[in-house]
Amino acid sequence: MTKPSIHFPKDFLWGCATSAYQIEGSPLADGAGPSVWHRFSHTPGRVQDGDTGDVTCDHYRRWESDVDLMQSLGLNSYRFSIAWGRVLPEGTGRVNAAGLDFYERLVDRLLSRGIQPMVTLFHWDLPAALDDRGGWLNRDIAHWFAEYANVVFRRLDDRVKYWTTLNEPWVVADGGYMHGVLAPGHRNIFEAPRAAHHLMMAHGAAVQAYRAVGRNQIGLVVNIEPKYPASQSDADLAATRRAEAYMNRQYLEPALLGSYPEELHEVFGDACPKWPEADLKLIKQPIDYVGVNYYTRAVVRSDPTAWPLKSTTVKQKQHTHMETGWEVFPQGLVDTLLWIRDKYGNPPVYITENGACFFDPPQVEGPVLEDPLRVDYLRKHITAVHTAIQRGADIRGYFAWSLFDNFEWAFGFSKRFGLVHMNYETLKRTLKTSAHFYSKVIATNGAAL
Ligand SMILES: OC[C@@H]1[C@@H](O)[C@H](O)[C@@H](O)c2nc(CNc3ccccc3)cn21
Repeated sequence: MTKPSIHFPKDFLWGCATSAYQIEGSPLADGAGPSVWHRFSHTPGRVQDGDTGDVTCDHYRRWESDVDLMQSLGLNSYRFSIAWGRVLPEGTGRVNAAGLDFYERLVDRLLSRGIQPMVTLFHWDLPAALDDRGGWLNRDIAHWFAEYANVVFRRLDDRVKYWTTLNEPWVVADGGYMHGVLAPGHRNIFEAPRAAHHLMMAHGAAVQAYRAVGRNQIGLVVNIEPKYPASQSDADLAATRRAEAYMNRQYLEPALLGSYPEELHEVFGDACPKWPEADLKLIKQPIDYVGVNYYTRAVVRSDPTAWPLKSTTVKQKQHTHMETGWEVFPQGLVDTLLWIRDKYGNPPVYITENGACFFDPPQVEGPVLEDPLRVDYLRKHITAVHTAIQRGADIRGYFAWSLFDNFEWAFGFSKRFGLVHMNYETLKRTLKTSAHFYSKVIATNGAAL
C-alpha cells in the first residue's frame, strides 16, 4: 500500500532553534554585561568538564555565514534569543547600542535571506547585576523585564513578527531555585514558587507592554513532558497528577486561565505562597500562541522518599543520551498537542523545540556526518505533529533543537543536539545527515517524511 502523502499547512514555519548563551560566545564583548550563566559556568564544579559559554559556537562573530548556512538548509524561520545583558548591561537603565545593533543586523540578514525571526527575550541568561538585586526573587523584576522588552520591541517590532517572552520558566524555577543544578544555583523550596511566580509576572508585564507598542504576535514557550502513571494504583495516579501540575500546568494555567493548579499545595506544602488576585490578572494577559518544547515523556511512580514531588520517573526502553535517559516517545507529542487542544481551547501552537542528543557513531571526517538515530527521531516526531494537525490541533510551525551542537548548560559540550556538527577546536560547521533530511522535509512541506 502506498504511504499517504503528508502535507503541512501552506504557511507552516519550518525552523531551527538556538539560544544566545548556548551559541554566541563573546559574553562580555562590546560592552555586554555578564549573565548568571557567565558566573555559573565560571564557578568550578557547576558545569561538566569546566565548560563555559566563552566561545562555544562563536556565533557572535560568525553570524553572517551562519545565516547563510540556515538559508542553504532552506529554513523559512529561525528561533533565537536576545542576551538581555548585551542590550542592558546592568539589566535596567543604560542601553548598550552595540548589543542592540548586533541583533538588528542579525534580524536584517535573516529577512534578506527569506528567514522569519522568532525572537525569545529571555532564555535563562539573566543579567548578573539583576541577580545581585534579588533576580527572580524580587517582585520588581516584572518592571525590569518590561523595560528591557520595550527597548527591544521599539527597535525591532517593525521586522520581527513572532516574539516570545520567556523560554521554559519551569526550568529556571526548578533547576535554578529548587534543585540548584542550573544558574543561579539555589536549592530552596521556599524560593522556587516565588521565582516561578515572578517569572510569570514578568511574562505578563512584557505582554502588557507589547500591546501598547507592538503590532505582531507574542507568546510564551513552555516545556511539556506528558506524565503517564506507572500503574493504576492510587499512589501512582496521585503522583502523576502532582508531576503534571508541577511541570506542565504550573505555567500554562496562570498564563491562559489566570489560576494555579490546586495540586501545587501538595508539592510545596507550607512553602506554597498565596498570591494577590491582581498578580494573576497581570499574568493572564491574552497571548497570540503557545510555544511547546517537547522532547520526551515521563512514566511516573509514587516514591514518598523523593523530594519535592514524592515521585520518580521509570526509565523506559529506547532513550536518548540525556543523563536522565529521555525516552524516544513520539506518541507523547501527539498526546500533548491534543491535550492542549482540548484543555485550553485549541490555541495556536508552535513546536518551538524538538530534538535529541545521541551518542552519535564515531565521526569520520567528511562533508556529512552520519546521525541515523536523530533522523529517525525527527521523522517520527514531525510525523506526530502532522497527526495532531489532522486531528484538529492548530499547529503553525516546527523548530528543530538545535541548529548546531552547542553549550548544553550544566552538561557543557558533552551533549550534542545539533543538525550541524560543531568542532569546538576549529569551529568548523559540518552538516549531519539529519540536516539533509530536514532540508528535504522543508522543501517538500512534509512530503519527504
Ligand atoms: O536540553 C536540550 C534543550 C536546551 O538546550 C534548551 O536550551 C532548552 O530550551 C531545553 N528545554 C528542554 C526540555 N526541558 C527540560 C526538561 C528537563 C530538564 C531540562 C530541560 C530541552 N532543552
